[in-house]
Amino acid sequence: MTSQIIPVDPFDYVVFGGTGDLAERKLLPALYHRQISGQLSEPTRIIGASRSEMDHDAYRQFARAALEEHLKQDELSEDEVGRFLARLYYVSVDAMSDKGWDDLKALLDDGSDEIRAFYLAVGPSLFGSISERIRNHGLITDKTRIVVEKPIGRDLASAKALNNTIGSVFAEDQIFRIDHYLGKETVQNLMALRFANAMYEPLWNSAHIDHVQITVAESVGLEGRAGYYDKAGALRDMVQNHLVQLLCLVAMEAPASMDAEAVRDEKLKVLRSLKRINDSNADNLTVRGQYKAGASAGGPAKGYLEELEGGVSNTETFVAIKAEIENWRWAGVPFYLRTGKRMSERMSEIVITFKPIPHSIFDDSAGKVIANQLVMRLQPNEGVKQWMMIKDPGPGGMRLRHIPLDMSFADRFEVRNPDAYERLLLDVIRSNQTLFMRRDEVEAAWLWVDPILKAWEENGQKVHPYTAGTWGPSQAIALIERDGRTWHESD
Ligand SMILES: NC(=O)C1=CN([C@@H]2O[C@H](COP(=O)(O)OP(=O)(O)OC[C@H]3O[C@@H](n4cnc5c(N)ncnc54)[C@H](OP(=O)(O)O)[C@@H]3O)[C@@H](O)[C@H]2O)C=CC1
Ligand SMILES: O=C1O[C@H](COP(=O)(O)O)[C@@H](O)[C@H](O)[C@H]1O
Repeated sequence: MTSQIIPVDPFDYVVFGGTGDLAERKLLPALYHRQISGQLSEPTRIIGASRSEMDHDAYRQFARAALEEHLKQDELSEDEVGRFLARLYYVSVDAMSDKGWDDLKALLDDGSDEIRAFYLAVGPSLFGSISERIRNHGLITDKTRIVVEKPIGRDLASAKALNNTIGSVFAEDQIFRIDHYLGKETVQNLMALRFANAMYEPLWNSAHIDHVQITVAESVGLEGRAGYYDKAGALRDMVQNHLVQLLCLVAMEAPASMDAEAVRDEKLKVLRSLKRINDSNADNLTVRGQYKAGASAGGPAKGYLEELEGGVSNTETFVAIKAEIENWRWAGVPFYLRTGKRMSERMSEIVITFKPIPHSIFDDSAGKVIANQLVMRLQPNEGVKQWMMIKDPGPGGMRLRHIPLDMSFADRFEVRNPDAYERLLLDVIRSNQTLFMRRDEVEAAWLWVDPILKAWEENGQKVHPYTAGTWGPSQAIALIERDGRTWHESD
């Protein structure tokens, strides 16, 4: 089975931070993939912009190396790579001064009347200055959009300030706030599962669902991002955006359509219904952890403090939270969230555990009746499993077994699973904001996160050590076991 490819209109993508890690690992490979899928129309151009001095050819060499390093050999053909590199341009621009901006304007004006997207793959401290310079140098046309990377601020006040600055230059429908989890195939599939099937909706509430688990586990550590990460920590880096967005997609009401405003309105209602966690309950509802040396998937792993090179730090690399949504659909259904670095394996999933049957007609010899579970595996091994009880085949009498209806996407579909950025980068060109965060969503998420941060600080909440290569501190296990439940084991 293959999917239909519809080319998008030609565009100029200006990537501020075009020489950075994100551009190298994600953006350039994603755009290359869209080219080989036949989705880029002529004369599409990609313009790298950062302070480093280099000409177009040197940037093309940088991009070639990036593709060679981050794509598989069989994805690279000399023809396609050559065609891709010919789209690339580079301008040396300083976000903090006017240096290079006239050159950028000349290059952009040299193109025809294309869609113009500015991708801010730079630190958030540069967002304001770049936005204002884009305006002051006359780079905004009626087909302009701006893409901003997370983190949008480090608390509600700074997020509002950033949103104000960007919003003073661009209208909300021109601003694309990326949360790359929303571009992941299985995350979008969550909406298909919920809203393109009749069977789940009647059960999708507190009468039938016991609890929900959302796990985003990484096996990697800091990956050279200590400067950013140590100031952020797992709550700001992952929970405020990715996990909270996943929770919204699980919990929201059916939107009127897939229209961006309709979907985002529903997510916003969920965010506004999240029960406050503050200094009175943070100790019971949240767990912080930090990894110490151990063994990761790739071999021996340093501890967080060693990765910081001798620093002293209380930054959490793991968080578990028992969240609750105070509305009619979800009252009393806990949403257990956990995320961490240097965990046992890279594994992200959403697990919906249904309530147990009200009464069993089977005697003990049949075995225990286990509650149904719907497991949506976001990565790796993307797919959906609906765990059910069935009779063990054979004449041996009624013996029950818990087995999954298994829909592994790799087995079912022949198409390559595209990286989230492939979808999102082109949604910007299509001007489709459904999978991007609206200003009020970002701020509502901070409104929930801020009191947790404050409580941690004021209560001096302990950061529990956990060994690299494990599932986090034992306190996270206790968080869910106190309620008579257990974390779903990866299968
Ligand atoms: N890397 C990742 O996986 C992810 C990153 N992000 C976010 O994306 C953004 C970029 O991250 P990342 O690529 O890792 O960062 P890097 O530090 O690797 O890259 C930063 C880029 O910004 C450029 N830059 C720095 N200062 C200026 C300036 N004054 N004017 C113009 N360009 C400048 C740098 O080039 P030069 O020095 O030549 O100017 C470089 O190209 C950050 O906001 C990050 O939080 C979000 C999710 C994942
Ligand atoms: O946004 C971020 O996400 C990555 C994890 O993304 P994934 O697509 O590899 O699951 C995380 O490593 C990083 O710290 C964070 O900033």
